[in-house]
Amino acid sequence: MSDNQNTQNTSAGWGSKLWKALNTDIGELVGGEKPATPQPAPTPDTAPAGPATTPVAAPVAAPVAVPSPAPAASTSTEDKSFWQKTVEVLNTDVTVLAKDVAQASREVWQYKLKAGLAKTRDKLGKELAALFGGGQIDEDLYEELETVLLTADMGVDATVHLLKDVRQRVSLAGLKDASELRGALKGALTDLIAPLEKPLQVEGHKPYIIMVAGVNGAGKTTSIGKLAKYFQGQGKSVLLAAGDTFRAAAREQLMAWGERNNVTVIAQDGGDSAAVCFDAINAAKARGIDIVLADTAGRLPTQLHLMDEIAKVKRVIAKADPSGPHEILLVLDANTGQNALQQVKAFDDALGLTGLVLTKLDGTAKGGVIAGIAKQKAIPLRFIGVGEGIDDLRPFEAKDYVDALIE
Ligand SMILES: Nc1nc2c(ncn2[C@@H]2O[C@H](COP(=O)(O)OP(=O)(O)OP(=O)(O)O)[C@@H](O)[C@H]2O)c(=O)[nH]1
Repeated sequence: MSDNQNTQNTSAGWGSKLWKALNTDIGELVGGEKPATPQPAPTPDTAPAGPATTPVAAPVAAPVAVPSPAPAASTSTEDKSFWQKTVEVLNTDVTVLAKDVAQASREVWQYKLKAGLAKTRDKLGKELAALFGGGQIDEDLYEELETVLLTADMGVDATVHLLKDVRQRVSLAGLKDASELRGALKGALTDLIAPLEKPLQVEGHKPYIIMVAGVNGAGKTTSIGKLAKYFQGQGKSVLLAAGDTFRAAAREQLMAWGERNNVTVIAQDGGDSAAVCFDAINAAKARGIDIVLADTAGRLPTQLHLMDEIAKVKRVIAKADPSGPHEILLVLDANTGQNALQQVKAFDDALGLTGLVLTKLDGTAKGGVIAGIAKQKAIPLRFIGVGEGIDDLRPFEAKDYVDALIE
Protein backbone atom coordinates (compact mmCIF):
# COMPACT_ATOMS: atom_id res chain seq x y z
CA MET A 1 0.00 0.00 0.00
CA SER A 2 1.38 3.41 -0.93
CA ASP A 3 1.92 6.19 1.62
CA ASN A 4 -0.86 8.11 -0.01
CA GLN A 5 -3.39 5.32 0.45
CA ASN A 6 -2.17 4.86 3.99
CA THR A 7 -2.80 8.49 4.80
CA GLN A 8 -6.23 8.40 3.21
CA ASN A 9 -7.23 5.34 5.20
CA THR A 10 -5.96 6.78 8.46
CA SER A 11 -7.72 10.09 7.71
CA ALA A 12 -10.93 8.28 6.83
CA GLY A 13 -10.77 6.49 10.18
CA TRP A 14 -10.10 9.74 11.97
CA GLY A 15 -12.83 11.50 10.01
CA SER A 16 -15.53 9.00 10.90
CA LYS A 17 -14.40 9.09 14.52
CA LEU A 18 -14.62 12.88 14.52
CA TRP A 19 -18.06 12.72 12.93
CA LYS A 20 -19.12 10.35 15.68
CA ALA A 21 -17.64 12.67 18.30
CA LEU A 22 -19.55 15.60 16.88
CA ASN A 23 -22.84 13.78 16.86
CA THR A 24 -22.76 11.47 19.85
CA ASP A 25 -21.65 11.96 23.37
CA ILE A 26 -18.02 11.56 24.23
CA GLY A 27 -18.84 8.99 26.88
CA GLU A 28 -19.88 6.54 24.20
CA LEU A 29 -16.93 7.45 22.03
CA VAL A 30 -14.28 6.71 24.64
CA GLY A 31 -16.22 3.76 26.03
CA GLY A 32 -17.13 5.39 29.34
CA GLU A 33 -20.53 5.39 31.01
CA LYS A 34 -23.33 7.74 29.97
CA PRO A 35 -23.61 10.52 32.56
CA ALA A 36 -26.74 11.06 34.59
CA THR A 37 -26.60 14.82 34.10
CA PRO A 38 -25.42 16.73 31.01
CA GLN A 39 -21.78 17.89 31.07
CA PRO A 40 -20.19 20.63 28.97
CA ALA A 41 -18.81 19.46 25.66
CA PRO A 42 -15.04 18.97 25.47
CA THR A 43 -13.03 21.42 23.47
CA PRO A 44 -9.85 20.41 21.68
CA ASP A 45 -7.63 22.27 24.08
CA THR A 46 -9.05 20.60 27.14
CA ALA A 47 -9.26 17.12 25.53
CA PRO A 48 -11.84 14.58 26.63
CA ALA A 49 -11.50 14.19 30.35
CA GLY A 50 -14.94 12.66 30.73
CA PRO A 51 -18.28 12.06 29.09
CA ALA A 52 -20.59 14.77 27.75
CA THR A 53 -23.94 14.96 26.04
CA THR A 54 -23.81 18.28 24.17
CA PRO A 55 -22.69 18.04 20.50
CA VAL A 56 -19.42 19.83 19.83
CA ALA A 57 -19.86 23.29 18.32
CA ALA A 58 -18.80 24.27 14.80
CA PRO A 59 -15.03 24.50 14.15
CA VAL A 60 -13.37 27.55 15.70
CA ALA A 61 -12.19 30.44 13.52
CA ALA A 62 -8.78 30.88 15.08
CA PRO A 63 -5.76 28.58 15.48
CA VAL A 64 -6.21 26.10 18.31
CA ALA A 65 -3.53 25.07 20.79
CA VAL A 66 -2.46 21.43 20.89
CA PRO A 67 -3.54 19.90 24.23
CA SER A 68 -0.98 20.66 26.86
CA PRO A 69 -0.27 19.28 29.35
CA ALA A 70 -1.17 15.78 28.17
CA PRO A 71 -4.85 14.81 28.47
CA ALA A 72 -6.17 13.20 31.64
CA ALA A 73 -4.56 9.95 32.73
CA SER A 74 -7.64 7.95 31.81
CA THR A 75 -7.35 9.00 28.13
CA SER A 76 -5.86 6.28 25.92
CA THR A 77 -3.02 6.86 23.44
CA GLU A 78 -5.56 6.41 20.66
CA ASP A 79 -7.75 9.20 22.10
CA LYS A 80 -4.74 11.49 22.46
CA SER A 81 -3.79 11.08 18.82
CA PHE A 82 -7.43 11.52 17.85
CA TRP A 83 -7.60 14.91 19.54
CA GLN A 84 -4.16 15.92 18.34
CA LYS A 85 -5.22 15.13 14.80
CA THR A 86 -8.45 17.11 15.31
CA VAL A 87 -6.47 20.12 16.48
CA GLU A 88 -4.04 19.74 13.57
CA VAL A 89 -6.85 19.69 11.01
CA LEU A 90 -8.62 22.66 12.57
CA ASN A 91 -5.39 24.66 12.49
CA THR A 92 -4.60 23.64 8.93
CA ASP A 93 -8.03 24.59 7.70
CA VAL A 94 -7.82 28.03 9.30
CA THR A 95 -4.41 28.66 7.69
CA VAL A 96 -5.67 27.54 4.30
CA LEU A 97 -8.75 29.71 4.73
CA ALA A 98 -6.62 32.77 5.61
CA LYS A 99 -4.50 32.20 2.48
CA ASP A 100 -7.63 31.92 0.33
CA VAL A 101 -8.98 35.18 1.72
CA ALA A 102 -5.65 36.98 1.13
CA GLN A 103 -5.50 35.63 -2.43
CA ALA A 104 -9.10 36.65 -3.16
CA SER A 105 -8.47 40.14 -1.78
CA ARG A 106 -5.37 40.45 -3.98
CA GLU A 107 -7.33 39.40 -7.06
CA VAL A 108 -10.08 41.93 -6.29
CA TRP A 109 -7.45 44.67 -6.00
CA GLN A 110 -5.75 43.68 -9.27
CA TYR A 111 -9.14 43.86 -10.95
CA LYS A 112 -9.84 47.30 -9.43
CA LEU A 113 -6.38 48.52 -10.40
CA LYS A 114 -6.92 47.41 -13.96
CA ALA A 115 -10.36 49.02 -14.07
CA GLY A 116 -9.00 52.16 -12.40
CA LEU A 117 -6.20 52.55 -14.92
CA ALA A 118 -8.57 52.01 -17.84
CA LYS A 119 -8.42 55.62 -19.02
CA THR A 120 -4.62 55.71 -19.11
CA ARG A 121 -4.47 52.24 -20.60
CA ASP A 122 -7.05 53.03 -23.28
CA LYS A 123 -5.01 55.98 -24.43
CA LEU A 124 -1.53 54.53 -23.98
CA GLY A 125 -2.59 51.00 -24.93
CA LYS A 126 -4.23 51.99 -28.20
CA GLU A 127 -1.26 54.07 -29.27
CA LEU A 128 1.23 51.39 -28.26
CA ALA A 129 -0.82 48.72 -30.01
CA ALA A 130 -0.58 50.74 -33.22
CA LEU A 131 3.19 51.11 -32.74
CA PHE A 132 3.89 47.51 -31.76
CA GLY A 133 1.59 46.06 -34.41
CA GLY A 134 4.40 44.84 -36.60
CA GLY A 135 7.20 45.94 -38.91
CA GLN A 136 10.82 46.74 -38.24
CA ILE A 137 12.28 48.53 -35.25
CA ASP A 138 13.74 51.73 -36.65
CA GLU A 139 14.33 55.40 -35.77
CA ASP A 140 10.81 56.40 -36.85
CA LEU A 141 9.40 53.90 -34.40
CA TYR A 142 11.52 55.28 -31.54
CA GLU A 143 10.34 58.78 -32.37
CA GLU A 144 6.71 57.72 -32.28
CA LEU A 145 7.28 55.90 -29.00
CA GLU A 146 8.76 59.09 -27.55
CA THR A 147 5.61 61.03 -28.46
CA VAL A 148 3.34 58.37 -26.97
CA LEU A 149 5.23 58.35 -23.67
CA LEU A 150 5.19 62.14 -23.45
CA THR A 151 1.45 62.31 -24.04
CA ALA A 152 0.90 59.73 -21.25
CA ASP A 153 2.37 62.33 -18.89
CA MET A 154 5.61 60.52 -18.18
CA GLY A 155 7.55 63.75 -18.53
CA VAL A 156 10.66 64.54 -20.57
CA ASP A 157 13.28 63.09 -18.21
CA ALA A 158 11.47 59.79 -17.70
CA THR A 159 10.77 59.49 -21.43
CA VAL A 160 14.43 60.05 -22.32
CA HIS A 161 15.45 57.51 -19.69
CA LEU A 162 12.93 54.93 -20.90
CA LEU A 163 13.91 55.29 -24.55
CA LYS A 164 17.58 54.83 -23.70
CA ASP A 165 16.79 51.72 -21.68
CA VAL A 166 14.52 50.29 -24.42
CA ARG A 167 17.24 50.83 -27.04
CA GLN A 168 19.74 48.97 -24.83
CA ARG A 169 17.32 46.07 -24.35
CA VAL A 170 16.69 45.91 -28.10
CA SER A 171 20.38 45.82 -28.93
CA LEU A 172 21.30 43.35 -26.15
CA ALA A 173 18.54 40.90 -27.09
CA GLY A 174 18.97 41.50 -30.85
CA LEU A 175 15.28 42.38 -31.24
CA LYS A 176 14.16 43.23 -34.76
CA ASP A 177 10.38 43.20 -34.84
CA ALA A 178 8.28 46.07 -33.49
CA SER A 179 6.02 43.62 -31.63
CA GLU A 180 8.99 42.75 -29.41
CA LEU A 181 9.22 46.33 -28.14
CA ARG A 182 6.28 45.83 -25.78
CA GLY A 183 8.27 43.52 -23.50
CA ALA A 184 11.28 45.84 -23.63
CA LEU A 185 9.15 48.83 -22.66
CA LYS A 186 7.44 46.96 -19.81
CA GLY A 187 10.83 45.88 -18.47
CA ALA A 188 12.25 49.41 -18.68
CA LEU A 189 9.20 50.98 -17.01
CA THR A 190 9.10 48.39 -14.22
CA ASP A 191 12.79 48.97 -13.47
CA LEU A 192 12.28 52.75 -13.44
CA ILE A 193 9.38 52.77 -10.98
CA ALA A 194 10.44 49.80 -8.83
CA PRO A 195 12.40 52.03 -6.38
CA LEU A 196 9.07 53.69 -5.46
CA GLU A 197 7.76 50.39 -4.14
CA LYS A 198 8.52 50.61 -0.43
CA PRO A 199 5.46 49.69 1.64
CA LEU A 200 4.97 51.72 4.79
CA GLN A 201 5.99 49.80 7.92
CA VAL A 202 4.28 51.31 10.94
CA GLU A 203 6.61 49.89 13.54
CA GLY A 204 9.15 51.07 16.07
CA HIS A 205 7.12 53.95 17.54
CA LYS A 206 3.94 54.11 19.55
CA PRO A 207 2.05 56.10 18.55
CA TYR A 208 3.35 56.04 15.00
CA ILE A 209 2.60 59.56 13.79
CA ILE A 210 1.66 60.03 10.15
CA MET A 211 1.27 63.62 8.98
CA VAL A 212 -0.68 64.14 5.76
CA ALA A 213 -0.17 67.15 3.49
CA GLY A 214 -1.15 68.24 -0.01
CA VAL A 215 -2.85 70.80 -2.19
CA ASN A 216 -6.59 71.54 -1.91
CA GLY A 217 -8.84 68.68 -2.88
CA ALA A 218 -6.03 66.18 -3.54
CA GLY A 219 -7.85 63.58 -1.44
CA LYS A 220 -6.12 63.97 1.96
CA THR A 221 -9.17 63.56 4.22
CA THR A 222 -10.61 60.72 2.16
CA SER A 223 -7.25 58.95 2.10
CA ILE A 224 -6.96 59.29 5.89
CA GLY A 225 -10.34 57.53 6.27
CA LYS A 226 -9.21 54.75 3.92
CA LEU A 227 -5.84 54.42 5.64
CA ALA A 228 -7.47 54.20 9.07
CA LYS A 229 -9.55 51.28 7.81
CA TYR A 230 -6.49 49.70 6.20
CA PHE A 231 -4.47 49.88 9.42
CA GLN A 232 -7.41 48.66 11.51
CA GLY A 233 -7.48 45.66 9.21
CA GLN A 234 -3.89 44.98 10.30
CA GLY A 235 -5.01 44.92 13.92
CA LYS A 236 -3.72 48.43 14.77
CA SER A 237 -5.60 51.01 16.78
CA VAL A 238 -5.93 54.40 15.13
CA LEU A 239 -6.66 57.97 16.24
CA LEU A 240 -7.37 60.83 13.85
CA ALA A 241 -6.31 64.44 14.27
CA ALA A 242 -8.67 66.82 12.46
CA GLY A 243 -5.83 69.20 11.64
CA ASP A 244 -7.62 70.71 8.64
CA THR A 245 -9.03 73.57 10.68
CA PHE A 246 -9.43 75.72 7.57
CA ARG A 247 -12.19 73.79 5.79
CA ALA A 248 -15.01 73.12 8.29
CA ALA A 249 -16.37 70.30 6.14
CA ALA A 250 -13.06 68.45 6.45
CA ARG A 251 -13.49 68.20 10.22
CA GLU A 252 -17.11 67.02 9.86
CA GLN A 253 -16.02 64.57 7.15
CA LEU A 254 -13.39 63.08 9.46
CA MET A 255 -15.70 63.01 12.50
CA ALA A 256 -18.46 61.24 10.56
CA TRP A 257 -15.96 58.74 9.32
CA GLY A 258 -14.59 58.19 12.84
CA GLU A 259 -18.08 57.65 14.26
CA ARG A 260 -18.97 55.09 11.62
CA ASN A 261 -15.78 53.13 12.19
CA ASN A 262 -15.40 53.57 15.92
CA VAL A 263 -12.22 55.61 15.67
CA THR A 264 -11.53 58.54 17.99
CA VAL A 265 -11.19 61.90 16.25
CA ILE A 266 -9.53 64.81 18.05
CA ALA A 267 -10.96 68.08 16.79
CA GLN A 268 -11.34 71.67 17.98
CA ASP A 269 -13.78 74.39 17.11
CA GLY A 270 -11.60 76.87 15.29
CA GLY A 271 -8.12 76.50 16.79
CA ASP A 272 -4.99 75.93 14.84
CA SER A 273 -3.80 72.81 13.12
CA ALA A 274 -0.62 72.43 15.20
CA ALA A 275 -2.59 72.57 18.48
CA VAL A 276 -5.01 69.87 17.28
CA CYS A 277 -2.11 67.59 16.30
CA PHE A 278 -0.37 68.24 19.64
CA ASP A 279 -3.53 67.30 21.58
CA ALA A 280 -4.13 64.25 19.41
CA ILE A 281 -0.64 62.86 20.04
CA ASN A 282 -1.01 63.29 23.79
CA ALA A 283 -4.45 61.65 23.67
CA ALA A 284 -2.97 58.74 21.68
CA LYS A 285 -0.16 58.34 24.22
CA ALA A 286 -2.63 58.32 27.10
CA ARG A 287 -4.84 55.72 25.39
CA GLY A 288 -2.04 53.48 24.11
CA ILE A 289 -3.04 54.02 20.46
CA ASP A 290 -0.79 52.56 17.72
CA ILE A 291 -1.18 55.14 14.95
CA VAL A 292 -2.07 58.84 14.72
CA LEU A 293 -3.16 60.09 11.31
CA ALA A 294 -2.95 63.88 11.22
CA ASP A 295 -4.92 65.75 8.55
CA THR A 296 -3.85 69.24 7.47
CA ALA A 297 -5.50 71.93 5.37
CA GLY A 298 -4.91 71.98 1.64
CA ARG A 299 -2.47 74.59 0.34
CA LEU A 300 -0.65 75.52 -2.84
CA PRO A 301 3.15 75.54 -2.83
CA THR A 302 2.98 79.16 -4.00
CA GLN A 303 1.17 80.21 -0.78
CA LEU A 304 4.38 80.70 1.13
CA HIS A 305 2.78 81.70 4.44
CA LEU A 306 0.77 78.46 4.37
CA MET A 307 3.90 76.46 3.57
CA ASP A 308 5.50 78.08 6.64
CA GLU A 309 2.43 77.17 8.66
CA ILE A 310 2.66 73.47 7.73
CA ALA A 311 6.36 73.44 8.64
CA LYS A 312 5.24 74.74 12.04
CA VAL A 313 2.75 71.85 12.37
CA LYS A 314 5.67 69.47 11.86
CA ARG A 315 7.75 71.25 14.55
CA VAL A 316 4.87 71.17 17.03
CA ILE A 317 4.35 67.44 16.41
CA ALA A 318 8.03 67.00 17.30
CA LYS A 319 7.39 68.87 20.56
CA ALA A 320 4.68 66.35 21.48
CA ASP A 321 6.95 63.47 20.43
CA PRO A 322 10.61 64.27 19.67
CA SER A 323 10.89 61.22 17.35
CA GLY A 324 7.90 62.32 15.25
CA PRO A 325 6.40 62.74 12.79
CA HIS A 326 7.45 59.27 11.67
CA GLU A 327 5.94 59.57 8.23
CA ILE A 328 5.18 62.70 6.22
CA LEU A 329 2.89 61.82 3.35
CA LEU A 330 2.16 64.07 0.41
CA VAL A 331 -1.17 63.29 -1.23
CA LEU A 332 -1.15 63.93 -4.99
CA ASP A 333 -4.10 64.00 -7.36
CA ALA A 334 -3.10 62.02 -10.47
CA ASN A 335 -5.18 64.43 -12.60
CA THR A 336 -2.57 67.11 -12.06
CA GLY A 337 -0.14 65.15 -14.25
CA GLN A 338 3.30 66.72 -14.54
CA ASN A 339 2.28 69.44 -12.08
CA ALA A 340 2.63 66.76 -9.40
CA LEU A 341 6.42 66.96 -9.80
CA GLN A 342 6.47 70.60 -8.68
CA GLN A 343 4.25 69.75 -5.72
CA VAL A 344 6.61 66.96 -4.67
CA LYS A 345 9.58 69.31 -4.83
CA ALA A 346 7.92 72.16 -2.93
CA PHE A 347 6.48 70.01 -0.13
CA ASP A 348 9.71 68.04 0.11
CA ASP A 349 11.68 71.27 0.51
CA ALA A 350 9.29 72.48 3.23
CA LEU A 351 8.75 69.24 5.14
CA GLY A 352 11.19 66.53 4.07
CA LEU A 353 8.70 64.02 2.66
CA THR A 354 9.01 60.34 3.51
CA GLY A 355 6.20 59.05 1.32
CA LEU A 356 3.60 59.79 -1.35
CA VAL A 357 -0.02 58.84 -1.95
CA LEU A 358 -1.30 59.11 -5.53
CA THR A 359 -5.11 59.36 -5.67
CA LYS A 360 -7.75 59.43 -8.40
CA LEU A 361 -5.86 57.29 -10.88
CA ASP A 362 -9.31 56.09 -11.93
CA GLY A 363 -10.35 59.48 -13.24
CA THR A 364 -7.38 60.28 -15.44
CA ALA A 365 -5.37 59.25 -18.46
CA LYS A 366 -2.25 60.63 -16.78
CA GLY A 367 -1.21 57.47 -14.93
CA GLY A 368 2.23 57.76 -16.54
CA VAL A 369 3.08 60.49 -14.04
CA ILE A 370 4.48 57.80 -11.74
CA ALA A 371 7.41 57.43 -14.14
CA GLY A 372 8.07 61.17 -13.90
CA ILE A 373 8.00 61.03 -10.10
CA ALA A 374 10.40 58.09 -10.06
CA LYS A 375 12.85 59.90 -12.33
CA GLN A 376 12.74 63.14 -10.35
CA LYS A 377 13.31 61.74 -6.85
CA ALA A 378 12.37 58.25 -5.74
CA ILE A 379 10.32 59.21 -2.68
CA PRO A 380 8.45 56.00 -1.79
CA LEU A 381 4.98 55.84 -3.31
CA ARG A 382 3.28 54.26 -0.29
CA PHE A 383 -0.27 54.03 -1.61
CA ILE A 384 -2.28 54.52 -4.78
CA GLY A 385 -6.01 55.27 -4.97
CA VAL A 386 -8.25 54.04 -7.75
CA GLY A 387 -11.70 55.03 -6.51
CA GLU A 388 -13.82 56.63 -3.82
CA GLY A 389 -14.60 53.37 -2.03
CA ILE A 390 -13.07 52.65 1.37
CA ASP A 391 -10.98 49.78 -0.03
CA ASP A 392 -9.82 51.63 -3.11
CA LEU A 393 -6.46 52.64 -1.67
CA ARG A 394 -3.67 50.08 -1.49
CA PRO A 395 0.12 49.82 -1.32
CA PHE A 396 1.83 50.48 -4.62
CA GLU A 397 3.38 47.53 -6.45
CA ALA A 398 5.42 48.33 -9.55
CA LYS A 399 4.86 45.11 -11.47
CA ASP A 400 1.10 45.07 -10.90
CA TYR A 401 0.95 48.70 -11.99
CA VAL A 402 2.86 48.11 -15.24
CA ASP A 403 0.83 44.97 -15.98
CA ALA A 404 -2.39 46.95 -15.51
CA LEU A 405 -1.07 49.81 -17.64
CA ILE A 406 0.43 47.97 -20.61
CA GLU A 407 -1.42 44.83 -21.57
N1 LIG B 1 -12.42 58.97 -8.05
C1 LIG B 1 -11.70 59.16 -6.96
N2 LIG B 1 -12.02 60.15 -6.11
C2 LIG B 1 -11.27 60.34 -5.01
C3 LIG B 1 -10.14 59.53 -4.72
N3 LIG B 1 -9.60 59.99 -3.56
C4 LIG B 1 -10.36 61.03 -3.15
N4 LIG B 1 -11.37 61.26 -4.02
C5 LIG B 1 -12.40 62.32 -3.98
O1 LIG B 1 -11.77 63.59 -4.07
C6 LIG B 1 -12.57 64.57 -3.41
C7 LIG B 1 -11.71 65.42 -2.49
O2 LIG B 1 -11.24 64.60 -1.46
P1 LIG B 1 -10.89 65.17 -0.01
O3 LIG B 1 -10.42 64.01 0.77
O4 LIG B 1 -12.00 65.97 0.53
O5 LIG B 1 -9.69 66.12 -0.37
P2 LIG B 1 -8.79 67.00 0.60
O6 LIG B 1 -7.42 66.94 0.06
O7 LIG B 1 -8.97 66.59 2.00
O8 LIG B 1 -9.42 68.44 0.36
P3 LIG B 1 -9.09 69.84 1.13
O9 LIG B 1 -9.38 69.65 2.56
O10 LIG B 1 -10.02 70.84 0.48
O11 LIG B 1 -7.71 70.18 0.84
C8 LIG B 1 -13.66 63.80 -2.69
O12 LIG B 1 -14.84 63.89 -3.43
C9 LIG B 1 -13.14 62.36 -2.69
O13 LIG B 1 -14.18 61.41 -2.66
C10 LIG B 1 -9.80 58.47 -5.66
O14 LIG B 1 -8.83 57.72 -5.52
N5 LIG B 1 -10.61 58.34 -6.75
